[in-house]
Amino acid sequence: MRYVIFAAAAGAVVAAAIYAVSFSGRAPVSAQDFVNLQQGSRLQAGFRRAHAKGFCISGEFQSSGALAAYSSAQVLQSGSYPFIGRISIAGNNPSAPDLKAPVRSLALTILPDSPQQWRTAMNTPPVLAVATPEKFYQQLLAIQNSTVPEFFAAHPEAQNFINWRNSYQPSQSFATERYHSINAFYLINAQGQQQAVRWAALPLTDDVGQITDAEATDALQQEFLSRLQQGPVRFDLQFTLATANDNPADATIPWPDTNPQLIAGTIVIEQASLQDAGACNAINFDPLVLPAGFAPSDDPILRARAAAYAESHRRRAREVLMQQVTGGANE
Ligand code: HEM
Repeated sequence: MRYVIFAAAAGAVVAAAIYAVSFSGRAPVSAQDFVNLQQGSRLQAGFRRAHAKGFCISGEFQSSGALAAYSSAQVLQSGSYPFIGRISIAGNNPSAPDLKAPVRSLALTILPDSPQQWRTAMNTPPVLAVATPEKFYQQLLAIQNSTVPEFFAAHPEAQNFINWRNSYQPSQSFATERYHSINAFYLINAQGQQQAVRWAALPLTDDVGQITDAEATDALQQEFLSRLQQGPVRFDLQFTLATANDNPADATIPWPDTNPQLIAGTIVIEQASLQDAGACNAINFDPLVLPAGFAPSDDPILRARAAAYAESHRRRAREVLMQQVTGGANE
């Protein structure tokens, strides 16, 4: 497995050290706690501890400039910007069957070679079941212990997530899903004004796709790769603006459809490659790697994510390095 340790990872490790001790709430949970739980008892050396199965994509983000008045970020000024991305499914198993995954994901780093780069990792649900890292940890425990109904019964704030889950119909293609930032962020313009936002990638194709072998572990990956041979796959990147009624720190509550919505541009996916040979594998899609013109909201889940991703990245980078140095002899 080829691997490059990105300089940005060092910053993320610092973030892990800072945020692991600063979670708010009753029982603090560290990045190590999260990653220990997520990796489970069967270690998959060299792989992400969550969203272990995926593949790399690349292409360009064609920015409309519609958000330029809200943010000084280069990616939101009109123009075309390259990206490296990753499409994945949730879970810690790098060979899990695509069609059984409860969550599908799209991660991007736009302008990857620039200090103006923007990283985002988006999932299919539009909201979370719970609003704090501690409760998220308890939810992961409930999933592992098969006690999710009891967990949801004790957490009425999960109702919006449950409603989404009950109405969600998984599609036949990664190209026809909607992927959400879930957590909110701020855009900041040249005058220093802030606007809370969420965003979502919305599919631009009517072609629902066809799974040729539903038993295949890689059914969705195969569908996407053959679709890409016919031409690029496109998504609109839609930003929803918060109003005074919305709480950017609480990812359990959907924002009304009546909020202003602007299309920031189009994500044009042009190429894909297997992850162990692809440029995305070494990237930690930390949601707090933000360019000037973006800032995190006060949502505590965001800090927990940054810390946990850094810990997962640290572990997998070390494992890959050890495999290279020792040929796996010390693993
Ligand atoms: C406290 C809550 C969360 C924790 C602890 C967590 C943990 C993790 C970890 C450890 C990884 C692997 C990182 C790596 O090794 O590169 C990961 C990947 C990922 N997470 Fe989360 N996550 C959380 C919430 C979320 C949310 C809310 C979203 C969606 C908005 C999300 C989307 C993703 C995606 C898309 C990836 C894969 C990125 C890639 O392709 O590399 N996660 N998560």
